[in-house]
Formats: sequence, C-alpha cells, structure tokens
Amino acid sequence: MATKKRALFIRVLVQARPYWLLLGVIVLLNVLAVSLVLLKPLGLKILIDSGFNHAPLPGFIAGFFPGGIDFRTVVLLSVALVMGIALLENCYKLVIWLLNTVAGEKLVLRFRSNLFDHVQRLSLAHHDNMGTADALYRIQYDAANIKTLLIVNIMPLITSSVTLLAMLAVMFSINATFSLMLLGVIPPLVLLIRKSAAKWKQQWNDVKTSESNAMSVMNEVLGAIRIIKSFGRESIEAERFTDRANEVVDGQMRVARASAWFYFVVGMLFAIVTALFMYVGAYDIHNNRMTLGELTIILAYVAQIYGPIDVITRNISDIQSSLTSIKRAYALFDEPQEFNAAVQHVPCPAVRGRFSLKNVSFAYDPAKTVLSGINLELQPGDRLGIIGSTGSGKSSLLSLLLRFHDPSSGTIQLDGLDIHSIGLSDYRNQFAIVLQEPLLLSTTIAQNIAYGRPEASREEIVKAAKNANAHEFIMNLPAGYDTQVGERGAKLSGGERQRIAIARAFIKNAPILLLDEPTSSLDMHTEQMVIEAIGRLVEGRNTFLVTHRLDTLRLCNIILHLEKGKIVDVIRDPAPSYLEGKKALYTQQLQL
Ligand SMILES: Nc1ncnc2c1ncn2[C@@H]1O[C@H](COP(=O)(O)OP(=O)(O)OP(=O)(O)O)[C@@H](O)[C@H]1O
Repeated sequence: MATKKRALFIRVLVQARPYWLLLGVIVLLNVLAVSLVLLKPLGLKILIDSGFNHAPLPGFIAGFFPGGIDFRTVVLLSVALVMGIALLENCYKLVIWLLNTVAGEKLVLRFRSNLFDHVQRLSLAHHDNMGTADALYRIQYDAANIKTLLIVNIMPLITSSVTLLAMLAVMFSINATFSLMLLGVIPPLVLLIRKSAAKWKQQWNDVKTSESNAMSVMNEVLGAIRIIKSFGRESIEAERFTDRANEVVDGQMRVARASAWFYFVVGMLFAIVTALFMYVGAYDIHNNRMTLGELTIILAYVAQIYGPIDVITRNISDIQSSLTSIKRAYALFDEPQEFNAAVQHVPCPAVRGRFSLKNVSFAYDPAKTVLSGINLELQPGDRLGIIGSTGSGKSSLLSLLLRFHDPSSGTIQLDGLDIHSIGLSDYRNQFAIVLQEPLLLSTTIAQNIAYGRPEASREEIVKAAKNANAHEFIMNLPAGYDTQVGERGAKLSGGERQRIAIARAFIKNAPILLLDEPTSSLDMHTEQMVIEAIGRLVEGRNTFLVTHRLDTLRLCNIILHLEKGKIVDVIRDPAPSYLEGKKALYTQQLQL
C-alpha cells in the first residue's frame, strides 16, 4: 500500500476508534467461525472411516468412548455432529450479521455527523465556490464507504484469508502433495478472477449508460408530448426508444456471456482438480496411505475453496475504490474552517455599539475589488441606512460586519475591539438579521420564531409575533402557532414569512440588527405592516439597513451612499430634502 493510502487507512482506523472493541469482537467471531467451516465435513469422515471401515475415532472424540463404539452410535454421532456444527455456524452468522450492521451503521453515522458539522463551519466563500451538490454527495455517499471498507471489504478479507490458510494447513496435515497441487491452482485462478472482475465492471457501466440513454429518450418524449403529437412523431420516437432499449439487452447479454464463460472455466478447473485428487486419492487409499474419510474432507475443501479465493481477490481491488471515496470525504474534512481555533479569542463584552471601519477594502476575487477605502464611525444606537445602485457592495458590507467574509485590508472594530479578536459564535450572537428572502425551516411557526432562543416561552413567542404584526395571521391558521410552515416556509406568503423573520429578530433581542432589503419583495399594504414592525424592532438597537426603498430609510438617522464599492457620502440626521434628492436620483436611475 502506498504511503498516502496507508496514511488514509490509519485515519480511518482513528475515526473508528470508539468502535475498536466492537470491531475486535467481530474479527474474533469471524476467525472462530472459520473452525466451524473446517469442521463441516468431519461428520461424514467419521461415518465413512469409523462407521463403515472400522477405523478408530479421531483422538479428541475417542476419549468420550473408552469402551469402543458400535455402528449405530457412530451414525448418530455423525448426524449429531453435522447438525450441531450447522446450528453453531448459523448462530454465529446471525450474531456476526447483527454486529456488522450495528458497527457499520454507527461508523457511518459518526463519520457523516462529524463531516456535516465540519461543513457547516466552512467559510461562506467555500460554499459559494463549491455549491451544495458536491458536499451533499460527499457526506451522503462517499462517507458511507467507511462501512464498505471496514465491514464489507476488510472483515471478509480477514475471514477468507484465515479460512484459506486453515484449509490448506488441514489439507497439508492430511496430504502434503494434494495441498501443494491446490496451491499451484490458486495463482491462475486469482488472475482469472481479477481480469474478469475488471471486464464485468466495464460491461456493467456500459449497461448502466445504455439504461440511462433509454430513460432519457422516455423522459424527453413524455416531457414534450404535445410537440411529438402535433408533429405525428410517435412511431419514430417509439423506434428511437426501442433502439436504445436494444442496446441495454445487448449489454446484458454481453455480461451474461462473460459470466457464463467465467463460471464454466472455473467449474471445469475445479472438476479437473477434483478428478485428479480422486484419481491419486484412490491409489493412496488402496495403498493405505490415506483413508476414504480423509479424501472426503479434501474433496469437500476443494469444493469450498473457491469462495475464499474469490472474496480475497475481489476485496483487494474493492478496497482501492472504497479508499478513493473515503479520500474525497476527507478532502472536505481538510478544508479549513472559518474559525481558527489556534487563535486566542476574547469573549464578546456587553455591546455598546460603537462601530469603527478603518480603510476597509474587500474582494471576493482578487481581480475585482468590491469595496475599497471604507471609513465609517457609528455611535451606540445609530441606525445606518445603506443605499446604492445594484452591485455597489451593500450586501457585501453586511457580510463583512457578520464576518461571513474577512476584509482584504483595513479593520473593523466594535467598542474598540478588532472584531477578529472576538470569539466568532459569541460575536455573531450579538446580531439579529432579516433578509429579503427570509429562510424558514420546515418546522412549526413557534419553533421558527424561537429559532435564536429555543428556550423562549409561548408568551414570549406570542409577544414577539404581536410586535412583528404577525399574531393576527398566525391565529387565523388552522393550527395557530403549531402550524407547520412547509419546506423553507413554502406554505406562507412572502409577507407572512417576513413577519415571522422579524418576530424571530424580536425574540433574539440582539443588540445589533442587520436588515437586507427587508421590504423589497412585498406589496404596498404588507410593506406598511412590515415597516411598522421594523420601526419597533430598531428602537434602541444598532441597525444596518440596506434598502432600495427610500421610504424605509426614514427609520434611520445616518445614510451611507455607496457606488462601485466606494462611499459617495455619509450624512447624519439628513434633512428631508436630502432623502428626496436621493429618491429623485434613484428614480432617474431606474428610468435609465
Ligand atoms: N459570493 C460572491 N462571489 C463573487 N462575487 C460576488 C459574490 N457576491 C457578490 N459578488 C459581487 O460583488 C459585487 C457587489 O455585490 P453586492 O451583493 O454586495 O451588491 P449589492 O449592492 O448588495 O447589490 P444588490 O442591490 O443587487 O443586492 C457585485 O459585483 C457582485 O457580482
């Protein structure tokens, strides 16, 4: 195993640490179960040798019958041995199967949970770049390969290796020539299995591709059925589907032919070995070099030996593909989290709200500056309205305040402390946010409102909803506060979702408020209700409000105008004429 693979394997073992004992028990049971496999033909051997040919019983059984044994007892003993071994073997299988399931599922659960937890803590820049599908695939499918590797690949590999070695050892003790002959068959058999496995894999992939081609024809046709009908193309599309479906049949036939040939060759190989052993064995028995019972054991092992060889060969190559998937899952683990645990952070002191931005610049991509040279001083209780045309950097400024991203240069201070020196979750806890598209979770209205403070009482939830002008519509819903909002709040209107988001901000009671276009997707009537609720919410809190609606700006005492990432002006306590001027400018821009 290359060094990298070995390092990865060690990482997997460390990840599996809480289950080492369980995995150890499974290995032990598997190895013990091998002795039962070996003992399987013993009953038959005793029946043949001691029942019919009057040979003495094997030493470890003879001790139980000091006075000798009659034919009837030998028969009963053989039958009892066959039954007893089968019973034990199946009990073992049952226990091992259950333990494998417990260990496998727990391994996956722990790995997935750790990975999920880690992914949530990756920077927003990472999520923006990678998207969600890739992370989802790695957590859902790649991580599950930890079970495949340890339980499906390695456990059977250990068991089969021990079984194979033990069978060869027993055979060797009975007849060295036979075991050496069998050893000679193993290398070509391994080669044959490896070559065939690679070929089958490719053929199965081809079958899957043909199947998905046939499916896509169906999908396309049923999705565009009106056009198909209007052009009268039904028969041609049916032919197109049949052509693709025929490729599936051809592919399946190729797999079937290859498998049939493989099993024919393997079957013949073992028939030749069995015939050879019978031929040589017959003379050995005739010349008293071996008993018939011993030959029976050897032939039984020959019949069983293909299983372990097959398992070992296939699993060695499957381990490679499991490790490749696990590597992808670990690659996600190795992405640095946004919070650097190595840096000592101070707890956030009680927020007074003095924000100071000094020469702050920022770029998502070094080639394009989004904010540059931002200088701003805010006093406790200030309500800052941020305006500017689309793409001017308003939301990016909020992202910097929330530490979703870090400035490329410059500093942001809160009450004299660099915000990067404050513990991240402690810092973010000082904020409540309301976005243009509020994100609700698929639980009840009450749980959504109490999201930032799950311990809130029902009275507090109702009070927050009343403050957010939401109580009335909530009470009109069939289950009131216990109504399920559906995925992302799909069962509620935009205005209702927004008021829930405002209630959520009320209940969090954070000293700093960020609002990003909270009213821009609402109709006029709803907007008025939301503005009224926001008016109550901003009282006594440091507020950053991004908006295109200049009416909403009347709630603010400072206006910051951004264009192309730079400050155009910052006006404290603007006169109504200033706002009117900005309104005129915006109307002009919109007309353009
Ligand atoms: N995650 C991102 N990655 C790269 N570029 C981004 C990202 N988010 C925004 N930008 C770019 O940064 C610039 C500023 O975007 P930002 O969203 O801050 O503007 P905005 O003033 O809030 O615009 P709008 O009013 O349309 O919401 C834009 O050019 C935008 O394309």
